[in-house]
Amino acid sequence: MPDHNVPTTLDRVSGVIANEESRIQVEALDKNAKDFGIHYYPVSDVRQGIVHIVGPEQGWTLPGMTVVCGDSHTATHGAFGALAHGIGTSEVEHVLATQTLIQKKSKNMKVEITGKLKPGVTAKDITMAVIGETGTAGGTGYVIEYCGEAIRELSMEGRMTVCNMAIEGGARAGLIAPDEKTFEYVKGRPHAPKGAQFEAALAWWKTLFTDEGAHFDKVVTLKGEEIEPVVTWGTSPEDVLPISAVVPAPESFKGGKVEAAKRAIEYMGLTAGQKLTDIQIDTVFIGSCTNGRIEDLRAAAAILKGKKVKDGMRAMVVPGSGLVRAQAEEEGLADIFTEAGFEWRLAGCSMCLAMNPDQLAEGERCASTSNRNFEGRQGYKGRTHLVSPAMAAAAAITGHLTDVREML
Ligand SMILES: CC(C)[C@H](C(=O)O)[C@@H](O)C(=O)O
Ligand code: SF4
Repeated sequence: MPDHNVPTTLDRVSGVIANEESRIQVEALDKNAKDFGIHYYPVSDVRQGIVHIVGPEQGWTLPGMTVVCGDSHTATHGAFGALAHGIGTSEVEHVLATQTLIQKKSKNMKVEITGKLKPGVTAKDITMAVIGETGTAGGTGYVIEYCGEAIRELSMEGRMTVCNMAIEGGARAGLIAPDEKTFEYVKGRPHAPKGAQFEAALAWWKTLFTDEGAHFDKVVTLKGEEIEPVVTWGTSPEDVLPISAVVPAPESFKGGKVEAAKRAIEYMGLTAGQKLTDIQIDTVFIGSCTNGRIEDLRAAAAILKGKKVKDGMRAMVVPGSGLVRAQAEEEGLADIFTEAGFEWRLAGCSMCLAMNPDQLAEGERCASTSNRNFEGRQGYKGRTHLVSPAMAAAAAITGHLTDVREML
């Protein structure tokens, strides 16, 4: 899947990729896939998109499977009850050659989200709130099982968002036991089993749940009702706070985090004590393997309907796949976005990472639905605030970080 370094502008199919490194990489991928008869979706294919969105969409990802891919956000596929994790380039080579890998057994972490979410609170807020609780190293050595009523109630799209960011919490993988929603999602997809094979697979999939009383090495519990829409203030995904909070004082942290927070606040151009809702932004990015699915676009469009993005704002929506894009056009979401003043792009990783033409310029500040807010992640000296799609839409309208609950 060419996704990281492809342009997302409408002229890309006819155009040549300007960046030489990217061009060579995509051409090599095209050629290798052809030479070795590997299933492949070139940029000219309507099904092309971000691998973690297209895999499930095409029915490659199934419950109980072991899924590996040369990308850390492979954790996304755990939403189907698959053991899915990112691997390095040499490991990809090994898998292609042998279909095997040597692995160490992970420890188990249970992350339970009890109760129901409040309006305006989404899967993205759950997964960021969990990282806020555990820290980016909290999951090291673990595979997380997300469970509890709030997780059960999520759609498959929402579950993928939650598992997607397991890696940001340090865990190698995150997963959710498959249920009727999972089976319904998988059924009829191009690469899913059909007929009697589906029935046989289904009977096995139904056995994939954690036994009553099973042992977990670590348990984290959050109350769904207590989770607020969250936003990151710093340069690590663990730097999350409810939108109603203020930029923290570095001294409020312990150990090495004091210095890290100082540096993050400086890099982000913020002041301790400043209200998060007073942070002005100039760019809004809706997309990525975290939040580039149809439900994410619906959530953002629901806020944007009949509204305009703030003057001078650069706002773009990059659907996670060509099929998400097509569906959004069919549902009228694309019109809502363009009428509001958003650019409507072709599928790819886009501004999630600065590996293609969609980048922040120095000092620009973005409300982004992606998953990483590291220094320079969206462009050299660019500033990233991670948010949910609904929160991104709200910020696009007002020009500052905004509590979406005021717009419901
Ligand atoms: C470029 C790629 C290897 C990387 C990853 O593994 O995650 C990217 O997708 C990211 O999100 O940083
Ligand atoms: S969308 Fe972002 S996080 Fe996902 S695979 Fe692409 S670059 Fe990585």
